[in-house]
Amino acid sequence: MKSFQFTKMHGLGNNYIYVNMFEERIEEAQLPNVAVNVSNVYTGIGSDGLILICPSDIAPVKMRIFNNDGSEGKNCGNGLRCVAKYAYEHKIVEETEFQIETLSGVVDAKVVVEDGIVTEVTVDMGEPRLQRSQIPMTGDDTSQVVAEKAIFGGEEYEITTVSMGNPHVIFYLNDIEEAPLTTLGPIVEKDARFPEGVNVEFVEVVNEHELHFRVWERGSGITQACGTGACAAVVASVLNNRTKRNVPTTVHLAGGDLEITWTTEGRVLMKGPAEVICTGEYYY
Ligand SMILES: N[C@H](CCC[C@H](N)C(=O)O)C(=O)O
Repeated sequence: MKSFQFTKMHGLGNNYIYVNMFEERIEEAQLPNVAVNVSNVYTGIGSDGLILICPSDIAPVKMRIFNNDGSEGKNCGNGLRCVAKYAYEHKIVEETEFQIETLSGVVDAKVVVEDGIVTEVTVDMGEPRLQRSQIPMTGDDTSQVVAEKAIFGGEEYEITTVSMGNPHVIFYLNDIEEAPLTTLGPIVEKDARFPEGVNVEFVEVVNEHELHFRVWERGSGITQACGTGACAAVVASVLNNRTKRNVPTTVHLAGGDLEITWTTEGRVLMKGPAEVICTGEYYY
């Protein structure tokens, strides 16, 4: 029987099982199954997936994220804030500003510390990728997808797509409580026009600096929050002239609020909390 130490953390209720791979070892081939099994609320710990806090050759720390279906994601905004918190509090880093490597590039993190505890994290998520081929989405690979008509499940919608290193498609509606998460979410997630799948977001615009947001995540289904999705929603809203560039925008997710800014320099800043739930030993 093998085991590893874990820390369960969440960003606005988007919770993962974190493993410090500076100290633990899990066979690479077992990672997808471990992600599925730890995420199971009946026979495992219960989470949206597994996140590994790893050594890196190009940054002080590297994040790898696995959804609860075992698929490996390329980025995770809520995960990055929790990794930043863990790295600072466990002295993997000594500074309050440091870089984190992800599968979609290196990001800059900045932690706010009170009595040795990280209470808030800002991550510069870098520039959004907007070309269709960068999402990726099938079709004319040089164009952007902004308010483009598309049919899903026999109904016509307008979609906007943004990549934050991982793929997102945004639907606008008038009442966030009517978001068709469980009906439209899974259909769009696996649609063939998104060869790598897609995270599906529903947005209600409150005003030029405030959105309501719900998400059906690729590989995890409904989650309480999606950091990369919130970034994508703000970028999409600027592209659709519904919010403003360089204005801190409050995104109300099911689990709480994030402050997202798409700066005039082109980078997306995400600010929000990261919290520890528990620690323990997992046997497998
Ligand atoms: N489901 C995502 C990964 C997790 C992203 C989300 N939890 C976040 O906070 O950004 C994907 O497969 O692209």
